[in-house]
Amino acid sequence: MDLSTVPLPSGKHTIGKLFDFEAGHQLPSLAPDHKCSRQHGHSYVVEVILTAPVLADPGFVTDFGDLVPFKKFLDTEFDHRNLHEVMPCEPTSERLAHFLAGWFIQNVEPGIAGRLIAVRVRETGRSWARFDIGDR
Ligand SMILES: Nc1nc2c(c(=O)[nH]1)N=C([C@H](O)[C@H](O)COP(=O)(O)OP(=O)(O)OP(=O)(O)O)CN2
Ligand SMILES: [Zn+2]
Repeated sequence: MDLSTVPLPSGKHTIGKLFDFEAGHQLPSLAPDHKCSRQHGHSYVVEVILTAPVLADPGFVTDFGDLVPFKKFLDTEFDHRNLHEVMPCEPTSERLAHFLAGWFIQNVEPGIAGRLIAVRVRETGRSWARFDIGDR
């Protein structure tokens, strides 16, 4: 069979990579009887999602290995910390996804081939928030 004749459809490439950290938080704006106003913790999972108009050799949106600075940032600034003390705002999943998108664009994106399109933050096995980057 001649596989070189398989037609490649038009479309776009998307990649994602998962990162994780353990952290405590509280949401003091909630009513005192809301369980999340109390100090508690999560095993957070963060996914960064990237695209690129053309693939870089040998066929990458971005080399997954080039995302190491993001892992280092999470390990250094977020892992085993109280997010209420780390974040410049209340650490909901939505605000965390938004904040991490901003940090990634400022600090990681200039050194990689792809562009960030979204960040997803998973607090529990059933709860997540996603921030999608607007037009730029
Ligand atoms: N939209 C959001 N709602 C809530 C957030 C959030 O970040 N965004 N955060 C919380 C708390 O942090 C809470 O710890 C997680 O909420 P919840 O999914 O209710 O947690 P549980 O695992 O206890 O829920 P189950 O009922 O067991 O699925 C609250 N809301
Ligand atoms: Zn929580």
